[in-house]
Amino acid sequence: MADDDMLSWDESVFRDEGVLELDYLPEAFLHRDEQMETLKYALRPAVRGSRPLNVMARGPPGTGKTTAVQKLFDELAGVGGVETVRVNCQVDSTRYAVFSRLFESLFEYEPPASGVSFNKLFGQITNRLVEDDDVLVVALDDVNYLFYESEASDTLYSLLRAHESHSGAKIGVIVVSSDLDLNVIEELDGRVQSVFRPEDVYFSAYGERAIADILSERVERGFREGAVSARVLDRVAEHTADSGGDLRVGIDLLRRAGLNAEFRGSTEVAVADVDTAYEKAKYIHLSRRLQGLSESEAALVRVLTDHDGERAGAVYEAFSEETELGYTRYSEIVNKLEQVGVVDAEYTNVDGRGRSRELSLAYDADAVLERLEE
Ligand SMILES: Nc1ncnc2c1ncn2[C@@H]1O[C@H](COP(=O)(O)OP(=O)(O)OP(=O)(O)O)[C@@H](O)[C@H]1O
Repeated sequence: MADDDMLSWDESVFRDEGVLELDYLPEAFLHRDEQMETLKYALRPAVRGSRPLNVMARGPPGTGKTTAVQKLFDELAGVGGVETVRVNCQVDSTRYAVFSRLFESLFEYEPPASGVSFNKLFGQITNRLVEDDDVLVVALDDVNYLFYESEASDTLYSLLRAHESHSGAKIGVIVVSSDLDLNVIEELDGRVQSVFRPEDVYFSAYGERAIADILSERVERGFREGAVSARVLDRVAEHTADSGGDLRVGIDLLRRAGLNAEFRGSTEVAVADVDTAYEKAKYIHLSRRLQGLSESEAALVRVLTDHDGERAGAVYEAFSEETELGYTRYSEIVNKLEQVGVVDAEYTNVDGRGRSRELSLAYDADAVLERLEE
């Protein structure tokens, strides 16, 4: 690139790039009034010192579920007698890990790494709530991961019946799921179903107009005046809606398009900058899904980039050379990867030998490999 085409260090399309980070909590939260109303209604008893109603928030990825919870929890931070904790179940995917996180948040230090039984941990948490007369609101974000590890029923059972086993403990639960194929209630044990009758809050995918509306606020805060035209914004909204309405795609697209414009030495983003950026931004779901995988799960994905579409038995042979894990564990990992949406497992009939599964990646193998190395 010729020197004349370069922006000087203090020139930029951006005013505040931080607004385009994915963990930025937006000031305005448009198109979600109804969901916020229901959530507030359910949590209101906590403000009065009573156990809140439980909530089940569902909807496709990137539709504002986490943001809604975070906004409410921020508001409740100023209210005495209410403690709020958001647990990311992709990271903390067992009952013990969830309660360790609750402990850490309430006591402001981590529980001892070994030697504390679950019951002791649980007892310390509930004692602390009863002694201080606090109500605890727990958000189990991406709760689907507890189901993938078969930990959901035990975790919810402990939380929902805390007031029975520890008199005076008041805990409310918000479960958040972005896996629309998962029927949360049906998948729970009967003993949990009988105590879990949550308020339902549904976060539908944003349409193209809503996406443009929401993103125009980011453009205003994140970009210099005139850097992003209405036509460019519409293009971003169109791509975002096409890829399923996940706002993360739109935000990432804006940022990458801005960087592309800068690379061209321009202070204005062009439609072509958006189109080029889309090739990368559309894989943002994939990156998130891969980030949450354990080493052996990632190892299987890596093996599949070489054995895409082969039978489960053949894939296992290649996998066992890498990891030495047994077939049962292998099957569990296949199921988890299918639930997470990285792998498609289809049954096919094999002549005279009954049914067998064929495993294929749900994404382009090169795109997967590139992101596994990140
Ligand atoms: N109505 C909105 N206004 C402004 N920003 C929004 C809105 N909805 C979502 N966002 C932004 O989109 C991104 C994704 O939102 P969020 O994490 O809340 O989605 P989610 O439904 O919890 O997704 P997942 O189910 O994948 O965890 C965040 O960066 C958030 O700031």
